[in-house]
Amino acid sequence: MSPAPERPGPDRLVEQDRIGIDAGEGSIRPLSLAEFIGQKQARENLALFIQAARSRNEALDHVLLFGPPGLGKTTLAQIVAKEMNVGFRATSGPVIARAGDLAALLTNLQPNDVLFIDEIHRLSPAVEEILYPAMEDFQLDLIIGEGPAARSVRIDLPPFTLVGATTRSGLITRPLRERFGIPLRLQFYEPEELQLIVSRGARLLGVDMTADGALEVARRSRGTPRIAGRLLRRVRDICGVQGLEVVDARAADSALLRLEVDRMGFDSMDRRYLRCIADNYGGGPVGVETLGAALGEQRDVLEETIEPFLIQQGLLQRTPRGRMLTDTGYRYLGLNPPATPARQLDLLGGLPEAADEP
Ligand SMILES: Nc1ncnc2c1ncn2[C@@H]1O[C@H](COP(=O)(O)OP(=O)(O)OP(=O)(O)O)[C@@H](O)[C@H]1O
Ligand SMILES: [Mg+2]
Repeated sequence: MSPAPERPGPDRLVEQDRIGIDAGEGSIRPLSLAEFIGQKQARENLALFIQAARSRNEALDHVLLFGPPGLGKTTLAQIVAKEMNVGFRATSGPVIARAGDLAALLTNLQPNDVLFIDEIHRLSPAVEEILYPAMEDFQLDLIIGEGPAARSVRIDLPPFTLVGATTRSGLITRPLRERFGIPLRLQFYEPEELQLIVSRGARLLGVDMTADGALEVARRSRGTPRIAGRLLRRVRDICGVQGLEVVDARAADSALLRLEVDRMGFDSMDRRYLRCIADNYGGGPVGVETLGAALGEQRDVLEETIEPFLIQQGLLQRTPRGRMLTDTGYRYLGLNPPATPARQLDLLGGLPEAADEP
């Protein structure tokens, strides 16, 4: 008997990467709840509801996942289907242009399947209308034909689980939000959780990384697994080219500085953003549209990928009159915060972190 051909881990993983759903990241995506690190509350709730639904042999109630990009919404949606042992279909809000597109998706589901709709806040109102009875009663009300000949038909659907994901929970209409039985807010990860994620990723990628090396990458990943994965790959590349066999904290630190990720995890874009408010707008308040124009970035990019972490870290504040640098923000830039009474008043009027503006 010939021995099984040796297949070194990394090679296989590279192959998986190429065909992975999340190009370049597929290989370290956790596939079960047990493998999913962090988000303790969301994970425990999901585990419980999945167990209950399975024991009743029913579809899991609809799940709404919300939180900043890269925290694991798509990953969790896939895990829900795996743990429920049902099929998984994925689409996204902007892709479902007409009611008929949604009807086609829904009528093709098997009983208890998971339908994942990413960016669910971007569904058109007409499609959303169709979704309401589908979610609530597993029924589809369609209008067939036009003008006087139009008639409505009702189609029974198999029971299914809708998993919706959004980075902008504030933009979801109330009737839609209320039809999700299991709303789960994902939070930024703690460095210790990201350390586990980085260590696991390093193992899967065949990188020899010490625990403090993983912590160094973790600390600078803005609380976000996707960024942790990306930094891990770049650190691997840099250390590999330098011929380092083991990536420890020092090696990770110097690689990350080369990538312009500083010791707090902020990158050049964050610094440009903060600098712009400090230098051009006297520290704010300044509207997000104005900032977008000044930086040449879309408002959405600022709101979804740059601001949440700056706010969470206390460098930036959203106020009714616009964005403001906090004292911490000033000090991060090496500047002294101005102490004018008007500024203090504005800062006191800050909006809660989760608030989404219209
Ligand atoms: N808890 C976790 N443990 C390990 N890896 C994770 C975890 N959560 C996310 N990841 C990794 O981070 C990457 C991003 O996750 P995912 O695509 O699920 O984020 P998302 O919230 O759907 O982002 P977006 O809002 O941009 O769609 C994935 O490739 C996955 O490998
Ligand atoms: Mg996603």
